[in-house]
Amino acid sequence: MRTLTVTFNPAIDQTVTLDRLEPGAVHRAHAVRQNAGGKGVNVASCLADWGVGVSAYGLLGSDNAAPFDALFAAKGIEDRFIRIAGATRVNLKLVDPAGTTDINLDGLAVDAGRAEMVTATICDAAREGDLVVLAGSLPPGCPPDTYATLMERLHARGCRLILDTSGLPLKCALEAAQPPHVVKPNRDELAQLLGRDLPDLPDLVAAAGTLRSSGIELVVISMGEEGALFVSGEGALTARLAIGELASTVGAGDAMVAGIAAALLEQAPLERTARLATAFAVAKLGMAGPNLPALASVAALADEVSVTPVPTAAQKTAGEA
Ligand SMILES: Nc1ncnc2c1ncn2[C@@H]1O[C@H](COP(=O)(O)OP(=O)(O)O)[C@@H](O)[C@H]1O
Ligand SMILES: O=P(O)(O)OC[C@H]1O[C@](O)(COP(=O)(O)O)[C@@H](O)[C@@H]1O
Repeated sequence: MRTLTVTFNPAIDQTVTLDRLEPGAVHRAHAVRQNAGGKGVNVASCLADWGVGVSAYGLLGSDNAAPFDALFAAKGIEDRFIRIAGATRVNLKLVDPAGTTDINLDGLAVDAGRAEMVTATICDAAREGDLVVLAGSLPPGCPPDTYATLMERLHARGCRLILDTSGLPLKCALEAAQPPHVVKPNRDELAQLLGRDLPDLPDLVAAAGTLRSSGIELVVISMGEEGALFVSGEGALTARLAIGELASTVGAGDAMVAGIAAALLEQAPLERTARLATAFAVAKLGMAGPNLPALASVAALADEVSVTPVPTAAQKTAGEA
């Protein structure tokens, strides 16, 4: 099984560390750092660290592609990005002791033709059994049903699909004739999709059930420091792990998606999937960019993850009968 990632809207993440973020004030930065990012790029980077061969697809501005070129060369990621005129967006990540403030830009405007070029390139390469990770927002000008169209064509080729996006592209993708095999919204993204708050675990389990009823095999809802909920045909469970040293929260969700992909590649059962996904996310929190530490430490973290079974509606009904 080969692994492909798709990033229509990559980003250079510029992380600026401050004493304290105060709206309206003048700040002096302690430190500034840039790394190639965007959801599919981060997933590819973490998977490469785990030893998985990855091909990365998408659109990249040719004016500032150097950090991406360097990342792909350093990690042996096959670079299948289509270069377009202009500069890839630079997203600001403002870090202070209270946390990280993300300022994500729209991205380089494209037309439907460019999006179709990416779709055609992936579909030409994709083979039966390939795992394809579709991740991140869509840039301005890219039709909101871009993922829906791509998923339909990849399904026809017999690929397995993991989707991690938000807003209208997520809504369109989930209304498509062929749902993805896996989705990983965070709690807020799912609440926005469903148009209601999801404050408690039973709300999240019910929401995951709604998604699964449309044919999605595995629903993972990430909840920041509260861990994540994993729901599949095997049941439901929550997984969490306390973090050690925090280097950056940026890309934790992407690392989790990489862990889910790694678990799918080894055809892991639900508990192993939850352990690996959580270990990837927490391991990444200790790293500055979209990177994992040595394999042995990620594997050790997977053993430490607290996994708790959660009754689903179907199990409750069976118990009452
Ligand atoms: N402060 C934290 N403590 C422990 N785990 C965390 C923390 N922040 C993130 N994680 C882990 O990373 C995963 C993804 O983070 P989350 O913030 O939910 O994703 P996203 O970046 O997509 O919003 C969480 O499900 C959890 O496992
Ligand atoms: O494509 P989007 O939704 O605009 O998000 C892009 C941003 O998200 C990231 O991929 C990080 O995502 P997570 O923190 O959710 O894992 C950054 O690298 C990038 O700046």
